[in-house]
Amino acid sequence: MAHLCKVYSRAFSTSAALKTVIKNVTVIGGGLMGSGIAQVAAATGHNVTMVDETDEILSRSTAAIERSLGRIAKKKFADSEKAQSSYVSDAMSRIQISINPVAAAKKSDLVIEAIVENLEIKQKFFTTMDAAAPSHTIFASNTSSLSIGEIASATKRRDRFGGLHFFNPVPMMKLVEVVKTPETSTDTFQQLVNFGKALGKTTVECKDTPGFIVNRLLVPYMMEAVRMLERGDATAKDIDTAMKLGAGHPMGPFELADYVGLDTTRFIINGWAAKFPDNPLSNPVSCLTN
Ligand SMILES: CCCCCCCCCCCCCC(=O)CC(=O)SCCNC(=O)CCNC(=O)[C@H](O)C(C)(C)COP(=O)(O)OP(=O)(O)OC[C@H]1O[C@@H](n2cnc3c(N)ncnc32)[C@H](O)[C@@H]1OP(=O)(O)O
Ligand SMILES: NC(=O)C1=CN([C@@H]2O[C@H](COP(=O)(O)OP(=O)(O)OC[C@H]3O[C@@H](n4cnc5c(N)ncnc54)[C@H](O)[C@@H]3O)[C@@H](O)[C@H]2O)C=CC1
Repeated sequence: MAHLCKVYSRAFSTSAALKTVIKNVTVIGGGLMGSGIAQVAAATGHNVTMVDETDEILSRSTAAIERSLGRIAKKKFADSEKAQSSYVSDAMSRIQISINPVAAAKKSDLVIEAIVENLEIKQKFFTTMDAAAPSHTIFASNTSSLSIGEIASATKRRDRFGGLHFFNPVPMMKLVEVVKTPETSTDTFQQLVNFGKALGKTTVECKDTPGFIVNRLLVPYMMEAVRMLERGDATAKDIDTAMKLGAGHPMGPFELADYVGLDTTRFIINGWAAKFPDNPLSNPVSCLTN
């Protein structure tokens, strides 16, 4: 496993290392992850355009961002309602919404995709964006389980393409996995690392392998939980309780799967089962495949 991923927690000692040329960010997909990424990017001073398919979805996304910022502001500025209000309004002022990804791409230094976990849909999307975005624009996918290289293969900017894998909920989880393919340029990779740090995240570096670091370990664990349930070894509730109290996890596997979204969960499992049919770790589990 060691050869698959090199893990660095890069501690940049010089302020220069934290400077990033990424200022204007387009986040495609205002769902669970995209809204969180947009929020954290805006709260850390970036100009953000959040794109989704309808104004109704974007209205829900914006409301979710505002609620989340309010929860954070209450803790950050417990003694000052004025400071709380300024924190929220300042971040919100940096988020534009749009249903036009092409127009958004034209003014972006970075486009982060967080749409449905489907390779063909992501590839089709990036092919369109590749034709519209300026040549300097970096593309990144927040995919959980797909190959960054396969997504990037739909574009002509494979050197300016990487993975930025955030964790749910983005405002709370400190990690971002920065993924490079063999074709990701060193400058692109460094800019993605700098961007992750500019968002206040701890970055780890990983090669473009299935599940990167966390999901490569998390998915088999969670699938084993389903097999345990299907064998009748224990109830879902007790499995969750056991992993919280016995392993110190904040959520058990079933609670977490629900939190992630059973749609995304199913996309991941089915994708890996189809791609790696002989790997016992990705064998489908009956309750999620039929
Ligand atoms: C088993 C079924 C089949 C499985 C098969 C295979 C599965 C494949 C799936 C693979 C997963 C793919 C997903 C992925 O790519 C990678 C991931 O993201 S994995 C998920 C990683 N995340 C976690 O593990 C989350 C674990 N949970 C937690 O860390 C906490 O529970 C959480 C932070 C979510 C909530 O904190 P908690 O203390 O538990 O409770 P509260 O809700 O009261 O929150 C406390 C406090 O924290 C602040 N806060 C919480 N959420 C937010 C938010 N969204 N925004 C802002 N602030 C938030 C807040 O201050 C809360 O206090 P309040 O007083 O309530 O405001
Ligand atoms: N849910 C989770 O815990 C995590 C998910 N991810 C990954 O992030 C991506 C998004 O996942 P979620 O946010 O959970 O999904 P989601 O379903 O909550 O959000 C996806 C959003 O993308 C929008 N969308 C779909 N196609 C689009 C298009 N062509 N143009 C614009 N918007 C489009 C949808 O309307 C929806 O609002 C997936 O690749 C997933 O694997 C990564 C880490 C954690």
